[in-house]
Amino acid sequence: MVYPGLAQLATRGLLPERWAVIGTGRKPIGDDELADLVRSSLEEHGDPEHAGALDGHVSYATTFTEDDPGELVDAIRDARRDLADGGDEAGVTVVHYLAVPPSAFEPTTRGLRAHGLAEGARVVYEKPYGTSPESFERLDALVHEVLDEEQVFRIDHFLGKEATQNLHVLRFGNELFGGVWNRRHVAQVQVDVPETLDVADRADFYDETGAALDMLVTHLFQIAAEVAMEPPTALDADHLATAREAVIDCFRPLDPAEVVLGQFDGYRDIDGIADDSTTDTFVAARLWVDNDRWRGVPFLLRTGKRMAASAQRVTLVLKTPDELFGEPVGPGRISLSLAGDGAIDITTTVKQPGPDLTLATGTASLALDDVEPGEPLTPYASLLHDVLAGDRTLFTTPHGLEAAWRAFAPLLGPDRPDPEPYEPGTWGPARADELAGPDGWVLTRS
Ligand SMILES: NC(=O)C1=CN([C@@H]2O[C@H](COP(=O)(O)OP(=O)(O)OC[C@H]3O[C@@H](n4cnc5c(N)ncnc54)[C@H](OP(=O)(O)O)[C@@H]3O)[C@@H](O)[C@H]2O)C=CC1
Ligand SMILES: O=C1O[C@H](COP(=O)(O)O)[C@@H](O)[C@H](O)[C@H]1O
Repeated sequence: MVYPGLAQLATRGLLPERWAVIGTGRKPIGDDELADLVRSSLEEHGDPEHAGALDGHVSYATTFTEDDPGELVDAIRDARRDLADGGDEAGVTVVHYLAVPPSAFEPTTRGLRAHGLAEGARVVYEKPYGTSPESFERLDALVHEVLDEEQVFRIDHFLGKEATQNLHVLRFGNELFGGVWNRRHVAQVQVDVPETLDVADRADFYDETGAALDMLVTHLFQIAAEVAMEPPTALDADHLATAREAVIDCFRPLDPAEVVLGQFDGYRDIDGIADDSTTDTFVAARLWVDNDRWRGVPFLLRTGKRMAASAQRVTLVLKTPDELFGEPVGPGRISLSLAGDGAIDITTTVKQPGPDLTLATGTASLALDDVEPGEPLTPYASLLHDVLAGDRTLFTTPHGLEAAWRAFAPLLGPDRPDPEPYEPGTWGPARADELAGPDGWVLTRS
C-alpha cells in the first residue's frame, strides 16, 4: 500500500521534485526481484495508470541492526548526497517508514539512534504501536529518548480514509445529522470490517499479532473515537484530532464476557503457523463509551479474516417510534462505507408508493467520488503526503494510545476468551451474533 500511495502522489505531482525510496529488509533482494515486487504491489493494490511512476526512484539495501549498519546506512548517506545535488544535505527530508511487525519497532528505533539516522528525520510507525499497555509504554519511552514528538508519525490508515474524514464533516457540517448524534436518538453504533482475505502471505506477522491487535485496538477503536468524539472547541483539523484522541479516555475497559474471539478452520495448517496457535483471526466486541452523550449505547465492533464478505461499514442505528399507522417502523440508519473512495448511505422509513398507507424502507446513497471535482487520494497517499508536509493531524498520539491500551488490556489477561472455531466463508462464531442484540449485525442481514 505504500508503493501504490507513492505512485499516486508521483502521478499527481504531489512529491518533491527530487525524491528516492530505499526499500529495506533482512535479506538481500536483487534489482529484478525488487522491480517485480514493486510492479506486483502496484498491480495488486494500485491504479494501472500509475504503473511506471516509481521507475528509477526505488532501490534496495539490507537493513541495519543496532550493531551492524547493513547496507542501509551507506545507502541513505549516498541518497542524501545525490538528492542534495551539490546543495545542503540538511535540506533533504528523510522519512524512515517502519512497516514492520510491532516486535521490530524497538530494535529499529535503537538502530536509528546507533547509526545517527534519527537527527532531523521523520519516523513513521505502523500499527499496532505496542502489543500491550506495558510494551506501549516501553516503546514510547524509547521513541521519546531517540526522537522529539514532532518527528514521530504513528500511522493508522483508517484515519486517512475519505469516508472517515466525512464522519465529522457530515456531523458538524449538517445540523440534521449533528442533532441526532447522541444517546437520545442512536440505539447502537456498529463498526464492522469483515474481510474475505487470507493471511497466508503474512503468516509471521499475523500469528504474532492476531485480529484484536491488528484491527480492534487500532483501526476499530480509532473509528469508534471518530464517531464518539465531543464537538471540538474549534472546527479545525488540530482541534478535531484533539477531540478524537480525548474521547478514548471515556472507553470503558472491555469486559471479556462481551468479546468473542474466533479462529477460522484451517488457520493452523498455513505454513508458518504453529499447530497449536491460539491466535484470533476474528474478534467481535461490545464497547461502552462512558460519557453523557453515549451512556447506554453499545458500540459493536467486529472484524475477521476469511469471512463471508469484505466491507468496512460504520453505522449509527437510529431509534424509531414503535409504530406508525399501526405498522412497525424502521430501520433508520446513518451509514458510511469506508472502503475504497467511500460512500454515505441514509436509510429511512418511507411510504410505499401506491394507493395505501403502507410503510417501506428506502436508502439514499452518495458515492463520495461522485462529489465534484472528485479526485480522492488513497489513505496511504493522503497520509504519506501529510508526513512529507509535516502535518500530524491524522496521526495518533501517545495520550490517545495510552487510553486505547487501557481499554483493551482486559483482553490480554487470564480472562481472554479462547478463540472459537468458525468455517471460512461465514460470519464468524455464532456467539458473535448474540453480542449484537436481537436485530443482529447490519451487514450480516443485508
Ligand atoms: N498488510 C496490510 O494490509 C497492512 C499492514 N499494516 C502494518 O504494516 C506492518 C507490516 O505488515 P505487513 O506488510 O502486512 O507484514 P509482512 O509480514 O508482509 O511484512 C513485514 C515486513 O517487515 C520486514 N521485517 C520483519 N521483521 C523485521 C525486522 N526484525 N527488521 C526489519 N524488517 C523486518 C519483512 O522483511 P524481511 O523478512 O525481508 O526482513 C517484511 O518486509 C505491520 O505493522 C502492519 O500492522 C498496516 C496497514 C495495512
Ligand atoms: O492494517 C490493516 O488493514 C488491512 C485492511 O486495510 P484496507 O486497505 O483494506 O483498508 C487489513 O487487511 C490488515 O490485516 C491490517 O494489518
